[in-house]
Amino acid sequence: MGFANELRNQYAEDWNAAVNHPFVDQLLDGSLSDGRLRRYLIQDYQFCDAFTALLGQAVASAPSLPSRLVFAGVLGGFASDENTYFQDCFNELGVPEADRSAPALEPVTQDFDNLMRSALASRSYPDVLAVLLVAEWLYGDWAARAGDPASWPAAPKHSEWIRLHNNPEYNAWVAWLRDEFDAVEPASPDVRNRVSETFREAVRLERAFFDAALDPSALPA
Ligand SMILES: Cc1ncc(CN)c(N)n1
Repeated sequence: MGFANELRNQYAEDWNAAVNHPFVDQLLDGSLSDGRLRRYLIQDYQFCDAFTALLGQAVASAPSLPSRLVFAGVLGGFASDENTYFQDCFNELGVPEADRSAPALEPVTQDFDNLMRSALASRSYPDVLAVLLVAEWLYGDWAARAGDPASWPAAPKHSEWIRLHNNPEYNAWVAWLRDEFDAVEPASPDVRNRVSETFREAVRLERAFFDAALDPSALPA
């Protein structure tokens, strides 16, 4: 078994709780309220800011041109398709400019931002990959639950978020990330433990991010 699968199995409890989270259930069946979706997307847009910077670090830290080009291609898609989804939803949900560019960050968004910026500052390719891999693979896993596109929710604000994480190109990117992560498995036990800890924290935060989006104390459902 490769390093990626080993770590996913090790942190299966948080992984499976995130993939099967009630937030995902509601997104997949189209019952997610606009209030909850709005709250989630405002925070996730800030996640995407640090995530985009981390992809840039991956371009810089990758060991070869072929790998750099993969990250560069994903960066391009992120800047177009994914950003368009956010802007369309923000327009539909009436999100003001201040909440698009500089909202108050929830604690979990701040923690995720810190994790990504610390991986970025480390310039360590395995650490950068660990965060990218968790974020993309876990999203691919929940989106795979959507099954046949004919059964996806009707509203684009729901179905597009599924499509962005469930399509052949996205699946190939996740598989590539997994192989790349396996290929740079650290030989040194200390580095291996550090990368494993980065992976564990990313999985924990993915689960907490969905928890925060459903936190009943924040919004009427
Ligand atoms: C919190 C989170 N994790 C992962 C993804 C997928 N890029 C995302 N948009 N948001």
